[in-house]
Amino acid sequence: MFDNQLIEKFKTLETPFYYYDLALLHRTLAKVKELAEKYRFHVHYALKANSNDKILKIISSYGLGADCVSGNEVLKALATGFQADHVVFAGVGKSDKEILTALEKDIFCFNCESLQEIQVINELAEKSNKIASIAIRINPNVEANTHQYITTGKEENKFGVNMAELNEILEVLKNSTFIKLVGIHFHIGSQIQDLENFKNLCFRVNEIQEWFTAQNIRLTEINVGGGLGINYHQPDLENIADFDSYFSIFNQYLKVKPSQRIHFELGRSIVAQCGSLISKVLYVKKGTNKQFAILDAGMNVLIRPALYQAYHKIENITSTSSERATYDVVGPICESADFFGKEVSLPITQRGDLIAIRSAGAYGEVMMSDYNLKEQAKSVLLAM
Ligand SMILES: Cc1ncc(COP(=O)(O)O)c(C=O)c1O
Ligand SMILES: N[C@@H](CCCC[NH3+])C(=O)O
Repeated sequence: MFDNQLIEKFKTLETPFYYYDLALLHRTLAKVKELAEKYRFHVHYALKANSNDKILKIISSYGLGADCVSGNEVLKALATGFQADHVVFAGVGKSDKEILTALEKDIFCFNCESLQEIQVINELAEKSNKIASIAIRINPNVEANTHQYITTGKEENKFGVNMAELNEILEVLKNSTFIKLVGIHFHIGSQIQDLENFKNLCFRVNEIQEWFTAQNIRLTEINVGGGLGINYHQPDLENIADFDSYFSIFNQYLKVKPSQRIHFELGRSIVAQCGSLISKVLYVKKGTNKQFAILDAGMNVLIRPALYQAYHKIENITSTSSERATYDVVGPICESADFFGKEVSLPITQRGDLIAIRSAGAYGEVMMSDYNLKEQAKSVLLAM
C-alpha cells in the first residue's frame, strides 16, 4: 500500500494526518458505477461517512446521488457537484430550518422517520409552496449482525416507523396535500459483512411491497439503504468491497415492478479503504507488563476503536527492524479509552516512527473533535 516514495513524502508532512489514496477511490467508484449501470440501480453516497470536499467532488463526478442527514449535508452535497434531484434526506430529527432548506433546494426525496415529521413537512411545504416527495422509512426488523451501536433496522431502534404504524400514517397522508408519497426506505445497519442479512432484507421488502399493493398504493422508489461492510483485517487483500455479490443479491431477490427504481445509500464501502490515519510515535513507554507506543493522534482524531471497540489494522511503516514486539498503541488524550489497538505486534518501534492506521477513510475525519484542544488532523490527498 505505501511505497518508499510515498513514505518519504509522509516524512516531510506534519502529523497526524489523514492520507487518502485517490487512485483507489477512483477504482472503487468505477466499480460501483459499472454495476449500477448494469443493474440500473441508483446509488447515493452517504455523506456522513466522509464529507471532505475534494472527496465529495470526485464522488459526484461519477454521477452518484447523495444521501444526507442534515441541512448542512444537503448544502455541502450541492456545493460539491451532486444534483438536487439526486439528493435524499434522512434523519430522525430534521429541524424546521433543515426541512425548509431541503424544500428550497428541491431535493429528490425526504426519507421520513415518523408520523410527526410527515405532518411538519406537510405544513412547511405548504408555506414554501412546494410539494415534498417522501419515502417512509420502515423498520424491516431484520437482523444486521453488527455492532449494537450501528444496528438500525430493529423495532427497538429509534429510526424509522414500524409496520403497525403504517395505517395511521396512510390516513394522515390522505389529508397531506403538500406531500407526495413516492417510496419506501430501509436501512438495517452498517459494517454488515454477512450478505445473508441483505437477502433477508430483500424478502422482507417484498412482503412489505405486497402490503402496499394490497392498499392500492403504487410506489416508484424502493430505497434499501447502505451498510455493506469492508475488510478491516486485510485491507490490502480486499481493498474494494465485494460490490459484485452485494448488488447481485438485490438484483436476484428483490421483486420490483417495471416502473420502480431501486436506490442504495452506500458510505463506508466507498471511502473506508482509501483512507489511512498517519501518526508519529511520540514515546515508547514501558509499563509493568506491557509497553505502550504513544502516538500523536488520539481518539479525538479517530474515535472508532474507543466508541465501538472497532478493529483497525496498525502498521509501522518506517521501522527497519526485523525483530518484533508487542505494544498497546495509544493516543495522548486523557481517557483510558484512548487506544487504537491492544497487544499489537509491530517491528521494534521507536520515537519518530510513522504509524499507519488503516481503513480510516469512513467515519474517521468526520467524527474528529478538538477534545483536549488537541490539534485536528489535516488531510492529504494523493493519486500516487
Ligand atoms: C439511513 C442511512 N443510510 C446510509 C447509511 C450509510 O451506511 P454505510 O456507511 O454503512 O454504507 C447510514 C449509516 O449507517 C444510514 O443511517
Ligand atoms: N460511525 C459508525 C457508523 C455509523 C453509521 C451511521 N448510521 C462507524 O464508525 O462505524
